Formats: sequence, C-alpha cells, structure tokens
Amino acid sequence: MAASLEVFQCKVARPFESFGLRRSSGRSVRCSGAVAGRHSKSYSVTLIPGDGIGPEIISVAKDVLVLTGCLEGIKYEFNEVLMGGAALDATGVPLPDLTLSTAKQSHAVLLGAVGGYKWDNNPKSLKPETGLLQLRKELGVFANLRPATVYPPLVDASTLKTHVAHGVDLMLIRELTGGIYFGQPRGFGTYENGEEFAFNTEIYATHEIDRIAHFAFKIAQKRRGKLCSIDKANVLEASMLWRKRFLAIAQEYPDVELSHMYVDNASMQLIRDPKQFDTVVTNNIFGDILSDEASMVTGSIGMLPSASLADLGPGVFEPIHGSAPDIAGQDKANPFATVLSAAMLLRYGLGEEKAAERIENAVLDTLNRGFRTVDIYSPGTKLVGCKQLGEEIMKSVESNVPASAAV
Ligand SMILES: NC(=O)C1=CN([C@@H]2O[C@H](COP(=O)(O)OP(=O)(O)OC[C@H]3O[C@@H](n4cnc5c(N)ncnc54)[C@H](O)[C@@H]3O)[C@@H](O)[C@H]2O)C=CC1
Ligand SMILES: CC(C)CC(=O)C(=O)O
Repeated sequence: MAASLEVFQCKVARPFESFGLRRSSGRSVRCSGAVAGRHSKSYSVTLIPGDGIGPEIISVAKDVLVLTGCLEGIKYEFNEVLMGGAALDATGVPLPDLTLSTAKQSHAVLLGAVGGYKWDNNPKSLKPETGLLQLRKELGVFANLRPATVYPPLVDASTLKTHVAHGVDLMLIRELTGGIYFGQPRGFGTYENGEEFAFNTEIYATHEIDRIAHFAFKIAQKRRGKLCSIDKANVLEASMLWRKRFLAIAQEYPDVELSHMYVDNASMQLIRDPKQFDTVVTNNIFGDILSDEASMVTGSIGMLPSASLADLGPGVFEPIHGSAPDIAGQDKANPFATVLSAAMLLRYGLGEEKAAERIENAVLDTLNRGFRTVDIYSPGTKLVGCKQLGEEIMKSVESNVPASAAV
C-alpha cells in the first residue's frame, strides 16, 4: 500500500538524464557521488499524490524538489502513501493509519488533491474528502496560507482587465481546522411529516479565533502591515465572536492596520479592486471559497499554492485546487501551484529559504520563457502539457535566473 522509502542522492551536473537521475515518473533520478557529500541537511517528506491530476502534478513537484535539493545541498527521504479515493480503493478507508503515522513522523507533507466522480456518492465517512479533513485535523494544521500573486507575464491570463490584475500580491489566510467543516452537531434527519432535513454548525471557540488572529497579525507585520478580517458579523454569531476577538487582539499589534469586511462585499471587492488587499484572514468556509475566486485574478486556479501550518509538527503543502477529474490523465494539468507549494514546503516547512526562492524564480523564468499549460495559455505563448512544463521548470531551476533579472 505505501510505497517504499526512497532516498534520493544527488550529483550536480545537468538535470536528470545527464545527472543519471531517476525521475519520479519512473526514469532514473539519482544523483550520487561528488555532490552527495555536500548535502548538509536531510529531511523526510511524505508524498500524497491522491486522485485525479494529483499523481501528475506531484510527479513534477517531486522532480523539482529533488533537482533543487541536488543544487542546494538538501537530501530528502520520500515516503509515498495513499489518501482519498486511491486509499479507499486499496484499503477501504480514506485516511489509512499508515498514511497518518507516516505524515506525523515526517518533516513535511506534499499533497496533490483528492476526490473524483467514482466516490461522489459514498457516505460521508467513506468520501475521499473526509480523509483530507481528518489529516488536517490530526496534524493540527489550523493556519492555511494561500498567496495570490499575479506574475507579470501572466497578466493576460487573468479574466480581469490588465490594470486591475497587474501588481496584485495578497496573502489569504484561511482558518483550516475549525468552523462549519468540523462543527458539531451535524447530520441528516427526518421531520415528523416525513420531510428530510440536513444541518451543519458554524462554531468557533475563542482559542481557535485567537490563534489564527495572532498568526495573521504576525504575517501582516512581515508584509505591508494591513490586515483585513472577513466575516459575516452582521448575521452569524460565530462571526460576531470572531470580530470581537480580532478587535481585542489588534491592541497587541499597533503596527498593523486592521479592517473588517463582510464576506459578500469581500467577494465583490476582490474582483473590483484586488490591489486594495494585503493580508486577508477569514474562517474555513469563506477562505475556501474566496481563495478560488482570488486564483482567477492570477489567471488560473492552477497557479495558487498553499501551506497549512500547525503550532508543532509537520505542515501540509498542497495546491488550492481539487483533483480536476475532468482533465485527469490527459497531461493538461497546470503543475505550477504544486511546484509553488513545494517552494512553500521548503520555506515554511523546512526553513530552506534559498531553495524556496530558487523554485519561485524558476517558475517566473519558465513563464518569462513563454511556456503555458492550456488553462493559462494566451496567443503568442507556447502551449505545453504538464510533463513538458515540468521539464522547462527544471531547466529554469538549473539556470537559476535571479528574480531581479526577470523581465
Ligand atoms: N484539496 C483537495 O483535495 C480538494 C479536492 N476537491 C475535490 O476535487 C474534485 C473536483 O472538484 P472541482 O469542484 O471540480 O474543483 P477542481 O479544483 O478540481 O476543478 C475546478 C476546475 O478547475 C480546473 N483545474 C483545477 N486544477 C487545475 C490545474 N492544476 N490545471 C488546470 N486546470 C485545473 C478543473 O479542470 C476544473 O475545470 C471533487 O471531488 C472535490 O471534492 C476540491 C477542492 C479541493
Ligand atoms: C475537499 C475539501 C475537503 C477541502 C477543500 O475544498 C479545500 O481545501 O479547498
């Protein structure tokens, strides 16, 4: 069920074939010898490809991580495990014990996505998505960072006018282990007259709000010092407490300008003038929805990475999109969001800032060189599939063009 432990060693020269590296897709990605001795650090990374396009995008991100590690003196032990529909088919549960224990024992988790038509009508406990929610809860990854950045060469891919999209750089922080996705009571019932009903509970305790608030204020301090908290405090009690706690905690962060916005207005403002936002913080469900919306400002949902962090223990790094069953197996998936999630893994999960920047610069360089998957294609650029885009990203990782040199 779980793939065996793979230890990748590195020998820096040229990527993959010329390194004699064996790609995760099956060919040789092994760099050993001279550079192996240069590895100063070694990390265990749990890989969870999941379902749909998950295996395609994780394969690319893994190759990029390995090559970057070779070049930056980082060694990984990868453990590939099952979750979601793939786990249901193999073991009967969406989050096998082995997957959870492997994740808990690692330094970081890199995840594709879960879900698909085959399991859509399963009962709740046997849905692929239940496995993902359980993993987040078990790892305690309450703080979910979702950066939405419009890369200059992609401004044409945005559905918004150029002057609206150009320069957008916002950080959406989603509370990830509370709220309506986890709240009790929940369930289905039947009234006396035979009519069915179903219900969920949006619930937040003070400690859950306080910890995401502190996290968000600290992120805002490192950015442009503006924090917008999005809620529905005109209607929902859970939002009223959310707003009250944010106002109280703001006293501890006088250098951060706190504002509040109702979620309905926020969804409109994101499209009207996204540059008004710097750091945005919101609850689990609003964050889920608003980040999909923010992704389209950047050109595609295939561009948005995420980092889910706990107080202690490994983080989970995954694109914000789902398993895209409509394009699975067709080599059409955009791997940038997953590659950028790997960069977040290096930065937030392992503290490897230089390697993270190398990957981010490579993404920008690949875009500058004109390579696009179909979701971000515009006339005059080069349309490629997921695999070839991965190759191009690796060429850029190797050439290591600094961001300042990018046009
Ligand atoms: N974190 C996760 O694992 C998530 C899983 N899901 C699951 O994924 C399945 C599909 O859900 P949808 O609502 O269709 O959302 P989705 O995000 O999978 O797809 C929405 C649309 O965006 C496109 N798309 C998504 N990622 C793309 C990429 N990397 N490159 C190019 N196009 C991309 C898809 O082709 C589709 O047209 C469901 O089972 C859902 O529950 C949904 C969201 C998050
Ligand atoms: C599929 C859900 C469990 C999660 C989700 O929609 C998301 O995190 O974007």
